[in-house]
This record gives sequence, C-alpha cells and structure tokens, in this order.
Amino acid sequence: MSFDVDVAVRRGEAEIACRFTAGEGLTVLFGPSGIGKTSVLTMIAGLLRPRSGRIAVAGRTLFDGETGVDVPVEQRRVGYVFQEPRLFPHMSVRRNLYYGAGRRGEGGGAISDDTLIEVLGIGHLLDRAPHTLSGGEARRVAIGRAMLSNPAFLLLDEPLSSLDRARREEIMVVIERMRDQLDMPMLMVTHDHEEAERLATRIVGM
Ligand SMILES: Nc1ncnc2c1ncn2[C@@H]1O[C@H](COP(=O)(O)OP(=O)(O)OP(=O)(O)O)[C@@H](O)[C@H]1O
Repeated sequence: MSFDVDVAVRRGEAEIACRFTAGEGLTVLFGPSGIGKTSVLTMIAGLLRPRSGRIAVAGRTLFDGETGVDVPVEQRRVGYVFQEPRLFPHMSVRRNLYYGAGRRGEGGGAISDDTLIEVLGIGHLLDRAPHTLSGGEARRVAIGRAMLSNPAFLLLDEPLSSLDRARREEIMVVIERMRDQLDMPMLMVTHDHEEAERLATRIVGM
C-alpha cells in the first residue's frame, strides 16, 4: 500500500474529511477548487495537523490520532512540489537543485542525479538564474529539487496549473516517466479531468 489516509480537519468554516488507500504508481486527488485537496497534501506532509485520523505512506505510520504518533515534517522524507515553483531567486538552478541534497545518505536516492536531470530535461539550465527560466522550466527544476532531497514519497500540488499547452505537455511527459521509471509513491492534486485520466494509476475523487 503506498498511501493509507483517513483524515479530518476544520479550516475556517470548512470541514474537510478524506479517506483513501492507493497502491503503487501515481495517485491523483481530484476535485473542485476549495474542496480541501491542498489541505490533505499539507496534512500528509506534516505541515497541518489533522484533528483525527491516520496517515501511513509506504507502510510507515506518519500520523495516528489514537496512538499519538505524529512524525515531524523534517523526518517524513517528503518531496513537496508546491503550486508555484518557489525557487530561491538568488541561487542558480544548480544550487536550487542541490539545496536539499545534503539529506541524501550513502548510495544516494532512488535515481542517480544524472538520470534525474536527463529525465527532467534541465541539464542545459544548471548555470541559469531562476528569473531567466520559462514557467515550464521552473516547474521542472522544482520537481528536480524535490526529488534530489531523496524523498520516500512525492506530493505534487497542481504541477500543471498556469502553464500553456506546450509547457503542460512537457511536464506531463516528465510525470509519466517518473511514474513509470521510479519506484516511488506519488500523490498529485488536480481539478483537471483530462490530466487526471491521463496521468493517474488511481483517481481519488474528493
Ligand atoms: N488558513 C485558512 N483559514 C480558513 N480557511 C481556510 C484556510 N485554508 C484553507 N481554508 C479553507 O479550506 C477549504 C479547503 O482549502 P484547500 O486549499 O485545501 O482546497 P483545494 O481543494 O486545494 O482548493 P484549490 O484547488 O482552489 O487549491 C477552502 O474552503 C478554504 O477556503
């Protein structure tokens, strides 16, 4: 089981509850704007505490309201790709990419750095500054930065939003390759039906 999630939380006026299990590959959390998809990702990441419930990823319990387990965010080994790329503006692409790489232990991650940079198609961008990148390039670097921190699982929050058609296609191809080539649980949020249908191994409706 890659994701085993059963959480509830209140945010302002909104009561958010979500329950699903998913196997290997890419799980898509699908639903309309405001339903609570981002909130679910932040609970799985450990940035928002559920009022109750349980979160396990790849067999490891990260939160359990009954037994009091609540693994801190920095120990969850989560790769989080936010809705906006959020690259550090004063660092080159290379330094952005390797920002979290100190966490890689002996033997590196599930994929070598060179392979990852090749899959993402960002090898020619390493010495560039973030403000010189297109939206699609910046997204690919943000995905690379998350992956190079050697995460145990990957959370992607609308990684295709606000990109034009060509850039969306580029990122979709990258996500498909990661889904098919990496043995890593991936959970992606979208409100776009076509994206969900194309990329998901399993779709969870919210
Ligand atoms: N800090 C907050 N204070 C009050 N209400 C909040 C807060 N954060 C989120 N909410 C509310 O919780 C609900 C879920 O928000 P969330 O961002 O998780 O939804 P979403 O499905 O990811 O939406 P979108 O697709 O628009 O990003 C919304 O109704 C939102 O208004």
